This record gives sequence, structure tokens and C-alpha cells, in this order.
Amino acid sequence: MEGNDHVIAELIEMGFEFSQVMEAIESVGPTIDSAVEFIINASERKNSGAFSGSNCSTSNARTLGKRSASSSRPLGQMKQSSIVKHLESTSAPKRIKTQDKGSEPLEEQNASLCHGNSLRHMMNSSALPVCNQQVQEIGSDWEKKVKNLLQVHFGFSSLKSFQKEALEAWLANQDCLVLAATGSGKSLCFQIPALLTGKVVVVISPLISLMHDQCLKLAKHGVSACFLGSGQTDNTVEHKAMNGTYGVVYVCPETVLRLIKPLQRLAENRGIALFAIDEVHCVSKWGHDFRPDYRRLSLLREKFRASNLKFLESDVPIMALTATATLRVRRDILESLCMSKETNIVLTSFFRPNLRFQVKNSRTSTKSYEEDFRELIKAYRTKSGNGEKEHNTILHGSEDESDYSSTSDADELSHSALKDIEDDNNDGTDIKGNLMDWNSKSGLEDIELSVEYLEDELDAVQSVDDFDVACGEFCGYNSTENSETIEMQTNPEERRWLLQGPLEHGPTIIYVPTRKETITIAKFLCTFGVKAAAYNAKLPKMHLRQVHKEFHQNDLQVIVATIAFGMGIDKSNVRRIIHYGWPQSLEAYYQEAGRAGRDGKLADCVLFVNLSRIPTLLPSRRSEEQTKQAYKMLSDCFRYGMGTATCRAKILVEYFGESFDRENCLLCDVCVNGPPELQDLKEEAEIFLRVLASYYAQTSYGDDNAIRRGRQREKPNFRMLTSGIRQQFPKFTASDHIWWQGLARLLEDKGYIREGDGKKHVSIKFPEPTDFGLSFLHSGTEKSFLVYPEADMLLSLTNQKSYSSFSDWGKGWADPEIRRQRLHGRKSRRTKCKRTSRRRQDRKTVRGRLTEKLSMKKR
Ligand SMILES: Nc1ncnc2c1ncn2[C@@H]1O[C@H](COP(=O)(O)OP(=O)(O)OP(=O)(O)O)[C@@H](O)[C@H]1O
Ligand SMILES: [Mg+2]
Repeated sequence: MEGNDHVIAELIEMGFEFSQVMEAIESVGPTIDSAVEFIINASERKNSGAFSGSNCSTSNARTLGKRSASSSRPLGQMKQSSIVKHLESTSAPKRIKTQDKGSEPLEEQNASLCHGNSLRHMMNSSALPVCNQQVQEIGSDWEKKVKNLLQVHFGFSSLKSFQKEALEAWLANQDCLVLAATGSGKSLCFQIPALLTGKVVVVISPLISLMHDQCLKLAKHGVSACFLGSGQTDNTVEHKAMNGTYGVVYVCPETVLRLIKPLQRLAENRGIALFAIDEVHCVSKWGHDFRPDYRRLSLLREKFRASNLKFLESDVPIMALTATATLRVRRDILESLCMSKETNIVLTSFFRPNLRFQVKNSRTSTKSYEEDFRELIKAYRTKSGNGEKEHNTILHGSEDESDYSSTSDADELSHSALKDIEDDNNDGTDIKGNLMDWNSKSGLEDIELSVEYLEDELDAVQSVDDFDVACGEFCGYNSTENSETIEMQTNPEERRWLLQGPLEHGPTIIYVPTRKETITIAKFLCTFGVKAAAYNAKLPKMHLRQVHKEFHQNDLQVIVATIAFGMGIDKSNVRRIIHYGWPQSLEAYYQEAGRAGRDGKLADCVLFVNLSRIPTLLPSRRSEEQTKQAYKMLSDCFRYGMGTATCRAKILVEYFGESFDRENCLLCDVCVNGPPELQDLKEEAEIFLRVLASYYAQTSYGDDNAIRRGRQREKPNFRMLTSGIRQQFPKFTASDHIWWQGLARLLEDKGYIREGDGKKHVSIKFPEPTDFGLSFLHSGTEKSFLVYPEADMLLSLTNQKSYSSFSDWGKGWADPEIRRQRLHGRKSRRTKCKRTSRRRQDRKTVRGRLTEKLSMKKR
């Protein structure tokens, strides 16, 4: 046996009992891998609970008992203080040890920690490597240890290379910024350190739903974890977390800042291996989903410096992670969090090879979504075979959850949500269309809107509080579940072959801009027998938790959600992400699209928007500079939708600063259908520039002398310009404003024109010729102006009557009688508009109330 000593020593160091180790070596020989496997299997065989040596399950069992005994919470309380009860009903881990070894006061647990005599006792159910109070060196064979842990806990054969890089940075005690695609496995980078050291990893995360999701997953993989939101009424979980009971502690930014002192004690006792800041783009005002509290996380660097805490040998490292950070956001993250100058940047490709990106034109008529969702409805009805039966899960009732929350509260909220539907129906109009129309018509895109407006209509990921629980604990139990993912082939031929088939079965997430639409569309889908649910921040939190549960259990086919759903959520088989309405940025778009196809199989990401309408910035409180940036981001998103000639995946990854090293993705609509025919638009481009230049020749805008002489005129806006073109060139009398808008974008891209009012807009508003544009105009060059017409230009051509009928229609203006009739028609349309706007101020509708609020604010 002597030769086996090092194996025995290592296994004991890993936390296994001597007797188990000996039994394993006798049975399977002196190799670490086989012995570990044998011990794990043996403990599984022996009990239907957690790994041997687990005390966490016991303590949890105690808590479970205590909580069930005290389940007589006052019904009026909406918020459940802990998710323990929920755990009983949802995950019901069969293997949790339930025998109660008697209660042990927290002080005693503390004492045992301080004496360093039973760290394993404190450490939870899993076969975590045991370290002493003074955590031992992990050793040079850490990769081997990680490999074992990966296999034992997660069923993975190896680390991905970026995960290895991130771990190397952490092992070297360095800060690290991990930038890797959605679904690439960033979570593992911060989960492994907990398993490897036995110290605690503190993960800062923005939403309870996300923390909950990750804790549940960890528990399934045999790792104990807990989450701490904000405002919990029962501090038991928090207290235990600060005493080192859980290997991984998820906490929202607000709470971690409150817990600095207890965390310092935790660092001194059990030790903190790492602060991980997940979804770290929330730090930056220049990104999406900005959360002010994330910026205050720089305090972690200050409070956990070795120079401030004498028991620390080195600063507690920070690992920041995101899938959606542009270069500007990355810089902002490093600065705002005061990450060290030596921060390692671990950067992998943002490319998701199995996502099939498409852009579609929404044909929603005023009252029905049928045209747009016909295909989707057909897909689910065929698959489920549930025919005409109406399904109703838009809003969950409260019957089975009545002990967590007040029935009356829930009813009240449900009622208000349903009232929204009524309001919608009374309004009888397409909300999305109207909201955008309404914003742009009333000139709201340029003014700072009231926060009340924001609260009434739109969701922003501003608060952690998205569930009706404030905290929860999850003890590790082993599950044989192995989340199998397939690596996508990179060879073009193999990819083509693999991706030819139809989409596999799986759920869909539809993202919409407003809360109302979540309900109207979910309701609409339900009437066709699709199992759909609405998700927005104003719905009862109990409902939101239920939606998550059903989503993970594959009980829902479609979730219709605002941005409140999905950040970081890891469900392997989501097959379609539909953005029904413009996202506000490509960051948000790519982050949400990233929920799809996490199993590596083909998935669809469709941007489904009215391509002939310019998107508007949704209201939010922004500084002038932020407004400019928000317009820039929306404009980039708009251009992505308008593009017809460049691979969608290429645009997306290049947006994040990556050079796309392959020709194209072979999957997106542009790659599959090919670009439209190249057109020579030299004549149109010249006419556009000529008319524009003539405005500028008449007046020198901004010229001091002209201003003094009172001859300064307004700069020509886009509409003035197109009507100028129509008037001066009979050939284009009936040409479409939208078409010229597309051309202006192409001219702007080539540097021939620029925005003249110094502000940023989604689409150019005050075109101004550049010197480059003027020299093109005056060069008299024979060179053609070859371009791929963009989506709005193509749409404008297909929507319109034939060219000859345009001409007739255009010529009609010359006839005084026809002109009179047409002008009369316009006048009556304007009167009708006024009537509609009066109706919009009706206090019975949400829109009316908002309009009133806004007009009061403006006054
Ligand atoms: N080394 C690995 N081998 C195989 N699969 C892995 C590995 N690491 C992680 N995964 C899988 O990748 C999936 C996605 O992981 P995770 O949720 O950590 O992604 P993410 O990068 O955080 O994505 P997001 O940016 O959307 O939050 C997980 O379900 C996990 O099973
Ligand atoms: Mg993640």
C-alpha cells in the first residue's frame, strides 16, 4: 500500500473520509479518477441524499423543518422571505439527506469555524476539496483537480480554453475581465474556485430570477449555494451565508454593499476566494441595462485590499464577466470598478455559430397579430396537436401558492393586469405602432420624459426584485442529469449539412417593447391553443416565478416578455427568439438572442419589425450625453435591420470589436438568400446632392454676417429636401419618402452627407453635404454609384404601385381639380387625426392618462 500513499493523501486532502478512500482503492485501484468516481457512486448507492460527509443538507433539512413549521405566515405578506418552501415544491431533490442531527446554534458553527476543526462540516454536501483555515496551496496539478471536479460535479470532460485562462488569472491572484459569448459557460469560471479552494465565492448578480436559476443548477450539480436579494425580512439565510455555510453566495449589488463588514469577517474565517461580478455591462452608462448600484461596487476593491485587512496575503481578486460589452463599455468597467492595472482580459469570440439570424417585416394590421404569428402558431399546434383548444396561462392564478402571498394582493395585481388588457382593447389600436408613432409625432424623441411615463409602460432592469422571494438556499445534491451540448462544426460543408434540417422542438421567447404587448400577444396566442405566458415587471411576482418554473420544466411553449426576462438565463433548448419591435441597442438584442440554442443545436433569432418605420428611443431619464449615446445605439440597431448585403452574424460580432475571421455564417437570411441585385443609383444620388447643395448655396448656414442681416434660414430638414426633389424632378413626383431615407443612409455611409444639426438621430434629419459629397457632385464623373438597396428601399418599391401609375398619380397634381380633391382629402384626414388625439387624452385609457401627464409636464 505504501506506493499508494500519495493517492490516499490527495484523496483525503480532497475531503474524502479515510475509510472511503481505502475502500475505493481496494476496489478500483490507486488512481484518483477511478477512486473519486467509486466514492461518489458509493455514496449515491448508499443514500438517496447528498454526498457523504454532508452537513449542509442536514442544516437545510433543519431549515426546511423550521420553515414548514412556520409556514403560517400572515397571508397579507406578498413577499416570501425565503425560497426554501418553494424548493420543496419545485426541485424536490430526492437525494437530500433529511435526518436532523439536532439543531446547532449558529454561534457554535462559528466557533467550529474559528477553531478550524471542522471546515468540511461547514462546507456543504458535496465532495468539495477540504482546506484548512489557512487555505492550502492548490498545487501545480490544479488542472487535474479541476478536471476531476468538472467530471464529478458537472459531467464535463474539460475546461474550455477561455475558462482555463480565467482560472489561471484567478490563481495568479489577478483581476480578470471575461468577455465571452452568451451561453459559452462563463459561470463555471467563478464556480470552480469555490470547489477548488473550499473558500466562498461571492457572485454579484442583477436579478433574483438569475440568481435563483444558477443556485438551482448548482444544487443539482452537488454544490451548495444561496442567494440574497434585497429587503428580506428573515435574515437566517444571510446569517448562514456570512458564516460560511454555502460555497457560492449570490448577492445583488445593493445587498453586497450593505454586507461589507460581515463579508470581511467571512474573509477572515472561511475565506473569500473571489468576487465575481456577473453581467458586468450593468456597470456602464454606455451599455444597456445600466444599474447605478453596480458602479458602487468599486468599494469591494477598496474594502478587500490586503493593505486594509491584515489577515489577507493579497487582495481578494475580482472577476467581471459579460457577453455584451463594446470597447467603450469595457474601458468603463475597468475604471469604474477600480480593477487593477494588471487586469487580465480574457476575450473569446462572440460568434454563436448555431444561431440563425433573420430580419422580417412585420405586417401587423391594426387589430390582429394573425398575419405575423401564423407560422409560429402552426408550429406549436402541429407539434402539440392541441387543435383549437384555448390555453390560458397569460396570468397565473394564486390557488396553489396561497401560503406565500396574499390572495387579495395577487388578485388585485391580476386585476390590474387584466385591466390593462381591457384598456388595450378599448383603445382598439396597435399599441406598438401607436406608441412609436405617438412619440415621434409629438416630438417626444428629443425631450427627456417623465419617469412616471417610464413606470407606466416600459421595463428597465433597474431592480433586483423580480421574484416574490428575497433570498433562498440550495443545498447540493447530486444529479445524474448531464446537460449535453454539442459543439458546432466549423467546417462550412459540415455546417451546411447539420443545419439544413428543420428546427427541433423547443420553446420560444418573444420580446416586445411594452408591458401591454406582453399581455395582448400572450392572450392572442392562447386563443389559438398555444401555451403562452406574459412576463413583465409589473405582473405579480408570484406569476413571474411560476413562469420561470414552467419555462424550465418545458410546460410553456411561448413566453412573451419585456427586457425584464432572460438576462443570463440558461435553458438549453430555446429554439426561437423573436424580437417583435425594435430593441434599443444591438447589445440588448444580442444578449436576448443569446438565450437561444444553448444546446448548440440550430435556433432562430428573428428581428420582426415594421421596416418602413424608424424606431424611436423609448423614454428614460438620461443626461444629454447619454441621450446621444442612446440614439447612436438605436441607430446601429436600425442599420442592422436595414442591412441586406452583409452577413448578420458578422455585423453583430464586429459591433463588439471582433474581426469576423470567416467569410460569413452561412445561416442568416442574407447568407442564405444572398444580397439583392446591385443597383446603380448615380442619377438619384446626384439629384439628392444637387437639391441639397442648392439649399446650402442660397444661404450660408451659421454664417455670422447672414445672421446679422436676418437672412439666416432654417437648415433644410429631410422632408423639405424630398419635397424639393419631387417638385423639381417630375420623374420622382410620386417617389416615396422612405426610399429617399434609405438612399440618404447609403450616402451618409459613403461620407457624402452628414447630420447637420450636430445631434444624433436614428435616421438623418438635417442632411448636410460634405466636401467629399460636393466633389462627387461636381466631378462629372462617369463612375457609377453601385449600391445594394436596403430593406426600407426594397419594401418601398414592392409596396408601391408600378412606376407608370406613380407617374400618373404624380401628374395628377398638375390638374387643379384633382389637386383640390386631394387637398380636401388631406384636410379631412387631419381633422380625424385631431379627433384621435383628443381620444388619446381620454382619462379612461392608459394612453390618455400618459398623454395628459406628459402635456402637464411640458407645460
Ligand atoms: N467546459 C464546459 N464543457 C461543456 N459545457 C459547458 C462547459 N462550461 C459550461 N458549459 C455549458 O454551457 C452552458 C452555458 O453556461 P453559462 O450559463 O455559464 O453561460 P454564460 O456564458 O454565462 O451565458 P450568458 O452570457 O448568457 O449568461 C451551461 O449550461 C453549461 O452546461
Ligand atoms: Mg451568465
